[in-house]
Amino acid sequence: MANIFKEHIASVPNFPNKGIAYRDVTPIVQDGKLYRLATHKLAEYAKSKKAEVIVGPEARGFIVGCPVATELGLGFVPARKPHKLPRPVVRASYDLEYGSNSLEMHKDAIKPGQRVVVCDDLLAISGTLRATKQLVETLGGEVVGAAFYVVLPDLNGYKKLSDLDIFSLVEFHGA
Ligand SMILES: O=P(O)(O)OC[C@H]1O[C@H](OP(=O)(O)OP(=O)(O)O)[C@H](O)[C@@H]1O
Ligand SMILES: Nc1ncnc2[nH]cnc12
Repeated sequence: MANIFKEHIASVPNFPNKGIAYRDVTPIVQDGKLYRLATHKLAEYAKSKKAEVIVGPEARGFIVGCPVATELGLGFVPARKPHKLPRPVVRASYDLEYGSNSLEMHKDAIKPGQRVVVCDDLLAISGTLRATKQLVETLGGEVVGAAFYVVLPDLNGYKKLSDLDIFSLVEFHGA
């Protein structure tokens, strides 16, 4: 069956590096009805997991996660690239398909025992999600699920997440 979300993802070969097939979700968010539908589906998932807070990694995780949080009336916690947050932070480093980076979260951003759903545009090798999960757990929260527009299953990001529950609108197979 045709997937309206998949039809609105632009695949760009060799971006940002040779050999990477970049899956660009901006055509989804440029379309008001589709952005709302995507948000609604991720919000339904987060509600089913009894999320108490939504966490999104900078930058595309903000685009995806903030409207999910507002739809559910939940708070949103940003996991930011280094040196952007002004108060005491926890930090975790990770590798990407095309480089490496770190994420930080304010130390008071998550309350002990809080149920967190992580929202982002795409899951590839899962370094970003694992670093985000590590930050949440360091602060005493529990990641009860993660929701994406796109998952790339062949990069095996899933396998590094043990039994974390993953939701996505679209899968792309191949490189
Ligand atoms: O599963 P992974 O292999 O970790 O890859 C997925 C991550 O890569 C992209 O972010 P990127 O770090 O490129 O930053 P951006 O959101 O600022 O574009 C994407 O938005 C995810 O956060
Ligand atoms: N193939 C890909 N397309 C878009 N964003 C990504 N982040 C990591 N891998 C990616």
